[in-house]
Amino acid sequence: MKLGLDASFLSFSHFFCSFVVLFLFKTLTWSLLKQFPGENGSLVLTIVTIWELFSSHLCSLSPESCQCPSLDSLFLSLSLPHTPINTIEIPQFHPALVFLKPERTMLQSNPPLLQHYGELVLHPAEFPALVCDEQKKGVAMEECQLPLIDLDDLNSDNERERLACSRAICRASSEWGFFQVVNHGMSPELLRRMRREQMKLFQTPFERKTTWGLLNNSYRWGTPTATSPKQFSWSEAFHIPLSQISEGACYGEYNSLRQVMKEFAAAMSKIARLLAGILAENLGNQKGVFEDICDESTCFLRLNRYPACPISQEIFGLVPHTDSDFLTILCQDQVGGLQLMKDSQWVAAKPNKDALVVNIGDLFQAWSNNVYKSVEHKVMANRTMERYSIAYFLCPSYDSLITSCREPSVYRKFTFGEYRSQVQEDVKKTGYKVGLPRFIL
Ligand SMILES: C=C1C[C@]23C[C@@]1(O)CC[C@H]2[C@@]12CC[C@H](O)[C@@](C)(C(=O)O1)[C@H]2[C@@H]3C(=O)O
Ligand SMILES: O=C(O)CCC(=O)C(=O)O
Ligand SMILES: [Fe+2]
Repeated sequence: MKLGLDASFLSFSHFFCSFVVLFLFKTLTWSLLKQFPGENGSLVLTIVTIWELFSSHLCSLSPESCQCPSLDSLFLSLSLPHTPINTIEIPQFHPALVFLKPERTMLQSNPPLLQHYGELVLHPAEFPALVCDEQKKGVAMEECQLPLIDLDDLNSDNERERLACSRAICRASSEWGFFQVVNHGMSPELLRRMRREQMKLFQTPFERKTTWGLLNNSYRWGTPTATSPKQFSWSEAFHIPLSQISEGACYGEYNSLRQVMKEFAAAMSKIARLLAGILAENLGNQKGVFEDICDESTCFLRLNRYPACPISQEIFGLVPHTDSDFLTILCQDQVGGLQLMKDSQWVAAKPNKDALVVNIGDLFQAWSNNVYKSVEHKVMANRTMERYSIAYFLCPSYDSLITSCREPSVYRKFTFGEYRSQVQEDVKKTGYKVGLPRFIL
């Protein structure tokens, strides 16, 4: 019995002493570091490392009572500056940092995604069930080949082949909302030039990307409206209105980029209009029905970059969403990560180096009265590789009225401008896009 008493007494006194010492150490550390708010990385590093040794030693002594202090809160209370890259070794053994990559971690990068994400992790408005069950269980995500359509068949001398190709496009747009096209007419050289310019553009210093109003002030990074990790996109993008693409003023040293983007957008536009015409004709409309309401000035080119995410591959590169347009043509690299909802399951779209991905947008789903589907999709971050993609959005003018081509209509009439405003209002208020359900009759 005596032994039992000593043991519990010892562990209590261990805990009590360690708590007092830890408290005093943290207070001293915190007040000392407040004098050097993150500017003197080595001082931060020294103290943090001592802190780690100390707290992990205490944790080893009395793990059940271990209140390992969160290093994150220490960093964030220091509000480490959003200044040029400041790389420090994150001790591998800190329990609170188990989700950070063991080797070097970029606390400050271009863009400073980790800093922003760290704040969300510490102060989420809601604790997310970040990943669906399959990913939780570490089950490899099922990878699927999207329906593959050879656009050369549309030029066949054989009418049956042409018809079969059109039907395949319409069937995929109804059943998948996604498909991929080969022999699309986009030259590999143009694709290479576009990728080169895209990579050069994103290498622009973060400060310049956020303050110079580049490409009609179209730069976006992370998710400013996010209030929890599951609303956060580990990516950056230029969402460029094509109406500005020809004006040299907003390009300066990016002149070569302007030229390539003009050629690239023209090629994407041609493919988008060809497909939209086939889809419209299939519903008994004129092929050119979209020509009037979707001209060059109303469409967008979205350049996406997904930096490698050292934290986890369970983080969204781009959060689940549907596209707010008629049709999207996507040019992606071979890294992978794009997933789409199919039969209430997420499936990974296997990249195909010769193909462009096509997906139906919200406006085509409304216009077709739900015949074609605007399907939810997302991008999962990659732990080691950065990823690039370019999306061309076939959009109408903001005053275009979106009406159903069939009666009774599922949705009320709305203009594209009204739709965009509603999406932005919902994202601002709730952190999520609602989209078409807002317009159901
Ligand atoms: C087609 C688009 C819809 C979207 C902007 C984008 O060009 C590509 C990403 C989409 C997304 C996903 C997360 C958010 O819901 C959203 C508001 C955003 O910022 O990017 C939507 C955009 C949207 O629907 O406006
Ligand atoms: O990068 C991708 O694969 C998808 C991008 C996307 O969904 C978008 O830009 O709307
Ligand atoms: Fe999208």
